[in-house]
Amino acid sequence: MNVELTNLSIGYRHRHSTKTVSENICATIRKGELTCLLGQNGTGKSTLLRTLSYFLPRLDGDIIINGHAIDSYSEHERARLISVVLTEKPEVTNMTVREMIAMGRMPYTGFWGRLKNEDEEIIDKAAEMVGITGIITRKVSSLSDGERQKVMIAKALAQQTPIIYLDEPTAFLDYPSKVETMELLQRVSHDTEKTVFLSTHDIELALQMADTVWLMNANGKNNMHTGSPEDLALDGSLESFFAGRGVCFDSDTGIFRINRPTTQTIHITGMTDSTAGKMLRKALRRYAIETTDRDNEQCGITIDIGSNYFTVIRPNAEKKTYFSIAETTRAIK
Ligand SMILES: Nc1ncnc2c1ncn2[C@@H]1O[C@H](COP(=O)(O)OP(=O)(O)OP(=O)(O)O)[C@@H](O)[C@H]1O
Repeated sequence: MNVELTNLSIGYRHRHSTKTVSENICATIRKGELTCLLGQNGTGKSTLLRTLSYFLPRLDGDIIINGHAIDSYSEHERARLISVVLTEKPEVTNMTVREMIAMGRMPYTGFWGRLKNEDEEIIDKAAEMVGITGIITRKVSSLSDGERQKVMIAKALAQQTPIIYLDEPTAFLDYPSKVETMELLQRVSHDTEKTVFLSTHDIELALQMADTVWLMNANGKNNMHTGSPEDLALDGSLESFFAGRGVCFDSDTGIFRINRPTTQTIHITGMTDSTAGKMLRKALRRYAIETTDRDNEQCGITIDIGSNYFTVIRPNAEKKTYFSIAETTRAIK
């Protein structure tokens, strides 16, 4: 199911004042896609997810689900449409993992409803998909942050809704688990046509896994840029995303890197495009040293890159050959 946001304004209404976090958001979260929402701390990602989940009233505009305004669905209907995984620790922690996942079946069984065999199977399948079968009898209160996060994802899967919203689902996870979780959510969206929308600070992972990326900038008004990661790279949106914050997007490598003013440029020759050449360039950037393969007299130093060596050539000095990047950079920096 597509979710369309039309002139959506989000924020907080207090008794005497209103804090607008973002205005005029116009975008569509598409079914069958993994959409990742990126933005600096405090830009309003959680506020948007809470608004989409109907936990927080919107300030203005509309949220249209499958062609119908979100308000036109009853609470019961919404529970069968949308599942939400938030970052807060669940309050009911005396439960076992299985009982927590079973809560995902509540829209079908009711709070005190008995689980049918079919529900039990769905719960087992959800636990298996997330890889937590081994901890299913443990108390949720005894779990690590990462384990608990996986349980909450399993609960959302057990809810079997066409739309899943997740607020920073990869936050507490180790790197392989982050990748696994993203792969799982991508698979869920692609294989079952679900609409999966999540916020994350794992930008590089999102750029590799997401079908569509939403970049939420800090200025509040018309501050959402959306598109495929590659389109956002091409139109300069990714580059300007961190502008002025010491990080820049390298469109050649497709990764973000720390942006420091270059202190020195070194001439490189030989196997400059080999993996060794790329790794050497990466290491030198750590010391704000850039490289060029054009012969430039101002460079002074040349490094000749071989298959397993690096030869440093300085004017009026003896050539020196090193056999590791660490030795080479130590000799240069
Ligand atoms: N209950 C509230 N009342 C007023 N302002 C709030 C409330 N909750 C959050 N805010 C403010 O709304 C803005 C957006 O907050 P939000 O938590 O949505 O950002 P975020 O992008 O999710 O940040 P982070 O990456 O740090 O999780 C922030 O300025 C925050 O201080």
